Amino acid sequence: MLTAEHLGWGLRDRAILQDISLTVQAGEFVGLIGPNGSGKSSLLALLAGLRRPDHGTVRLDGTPLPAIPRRLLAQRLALVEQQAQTQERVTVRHVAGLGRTPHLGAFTPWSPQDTACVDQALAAVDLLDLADRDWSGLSGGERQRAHIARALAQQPELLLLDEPTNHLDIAHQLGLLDLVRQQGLTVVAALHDLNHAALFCDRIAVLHHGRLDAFGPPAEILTPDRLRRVFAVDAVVETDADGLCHIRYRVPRRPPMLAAAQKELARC
Ligand SMILES: Nc1ncnc2c1ncn2[C@@H]1O[C@H](COP(=O)(O)OP(=O)(O)OP(=O)(O)O)[C@@H](O)[C@H]1O
Repeated sequence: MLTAEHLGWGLRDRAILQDISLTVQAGEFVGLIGPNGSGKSSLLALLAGLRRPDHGTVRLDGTPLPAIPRRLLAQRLALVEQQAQTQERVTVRHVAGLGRTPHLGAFTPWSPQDTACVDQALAAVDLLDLADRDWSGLSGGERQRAHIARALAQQPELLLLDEPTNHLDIAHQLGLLDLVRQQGLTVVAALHDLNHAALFCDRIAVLHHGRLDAFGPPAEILTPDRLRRVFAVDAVVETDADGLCHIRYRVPRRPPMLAAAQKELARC
């Protein structure tokens, strides 16, 4: 179980996250949604222990993150960042193999079990055929899948994903979210596609201007009112026979300021 208690974080005199409290139950898939700049990546960094909050505490099964030794934390928690980078001159298999690092040590060297684990992770993200290819030759989507494979090879209990599908084609987007859900892990994923959040998440947390606007099941969270207030879009939300929400967006009306600016631009 992952708990955030009254988290606050900022830069210089600017508050970026304020008073965020939420609990993610073991095995739950939580979607983190919010407009650009609302604080999703910053919150994931605090939840992963990459950044220390200025206020509040993050706990994993009741223990504050700073009290958990780094190696143990790395065995339990994997983060896939939005623009995860990797050295260029390595193979895809090598990248996925990095996920085994927290499990290796002087008395636990690399074993056939580690190789099997990496192969399984590569197969899960449909990259086994490219396993021996150079990282530098991969497409954006293939690189993203390789980073997910690294996180799966890590065999964490808790998986934190920052926009895991943004470079993927639609089949791989749906496949990846389904795969992650099938693992039975505790997952917190920042997602921009609200229909994907509705389809795959048990609960959705909405960030707005660095604050937690709402946290609950998709059907409660994804209301036309909230979509208008938080995301500034008009949409129709339908719930199907399985209780799943489907959002249909309306073509936006131009805000008056933008319309005036565009007129000015055309005149120049
Ligand atoms: N290291 C940093 N230096 C300066 N500003 C930062 C830094 N990290 C985050 N911010 C600012 O904090 C705010 C929240 O950023 P964050 O990346 O967490 O938002 P986000 O919701 O993930 O955005 P997006 O949807 O665009 O990825 C933004 O205004 C961003 O510019």
